[in-house]
Amino acid sequence: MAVSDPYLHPESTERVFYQSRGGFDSFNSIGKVPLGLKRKGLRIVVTGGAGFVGSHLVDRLMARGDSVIVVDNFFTGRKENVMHHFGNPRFELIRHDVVEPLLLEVDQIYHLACPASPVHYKFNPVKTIKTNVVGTLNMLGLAKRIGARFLLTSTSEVYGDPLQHPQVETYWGNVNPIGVRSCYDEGKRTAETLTMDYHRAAGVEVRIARIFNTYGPRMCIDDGRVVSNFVAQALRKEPLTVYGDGKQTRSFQYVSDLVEGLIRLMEGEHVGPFNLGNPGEFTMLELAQVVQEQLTQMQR
Ligand SMILES: O=c1ccn([C@@H]2O[C@H](COP(=O)(O)OP(=O)(O)O[C@H]3OC[C@@H](O)[C@H](O)[C@H]3O)[C@@H](O)[C@H]2O)c(=O)[nH]1
Repeated sequence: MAVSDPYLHPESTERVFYQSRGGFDSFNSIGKVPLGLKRKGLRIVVTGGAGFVGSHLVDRLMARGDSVIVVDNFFTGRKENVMHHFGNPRFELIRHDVVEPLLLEVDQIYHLACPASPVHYKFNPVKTIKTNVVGTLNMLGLAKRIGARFLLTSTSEVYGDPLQHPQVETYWGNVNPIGVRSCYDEGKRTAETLTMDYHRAAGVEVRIARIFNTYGPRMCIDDGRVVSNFVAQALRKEPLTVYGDGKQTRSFQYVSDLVEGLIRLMEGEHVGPFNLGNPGEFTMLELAQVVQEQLTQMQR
């Protein structure tokens, strides 16, 4: 990915001297402030920002000096994930469900809001597809209205039950439109369609990330995805629940790598879709073995 990335390095300077914004803070006692010496923070909304991935993204954006508005309905997100930013004037938290419209003034929109674990998104499938379709429509409408750049977090599940390995972005997938996962797979596929249509028809600046299985701190213990399930079961000394024959494969990425990928994608020129994951694949049996071995080593 060709990435121009001034924002990942807050200390980097753009040499624009004595540029007046005409505002209250443009002057000091000896004249104009050299604004170009300091990177100007962006205003960013993160939908789903109190969730597992969202809250790590928020941490990175806050750390580089941006002003962040988190929008979350707390279905799977938790206040505890972002409460360390409470009291910071650059941070705001709004309890809001993206299926309802929202008006905000921001420069960038990271749209993460949607339950991502199969256990959670199958809990209320109609709500899941509504979140992906109506929620994405609302946030794209906002991006168009205010001229913000919009990043959609899509999923590796748009490839369905893939007939190609590994899946490249040009592969169109093999998706069942009426299966129990369709609320999520087809919801995200429609969200991608909407994103590209707003880009082509309305000129909205968009980015699409297809996220593969991700793990790390702040995953709920009851998340239901395989890494947290196996770790929780091993800690409780319970048998690991390997589904099927365990020969199905997945790749697993650490959450900080994903967050770095999301920020680079947002700041770069590549519209996407762009796969974000780990190229190394494991079978679930191999994963179960790795988890057991690690736990045994730690307990020695
Ligand atoms: O306890 C378990 C849980 C899961 N599994 C298996 O492990 C594999 C991975 O399942 P997970 O539930 O972790 O999730 P998936 O990889 O299917 O999808 C996940 O990764 C891609 C993301 O975009 C999706 O949002 C996310 O749900 C599946 O084959 C599943 O059957 C087990 O063997 N045991």
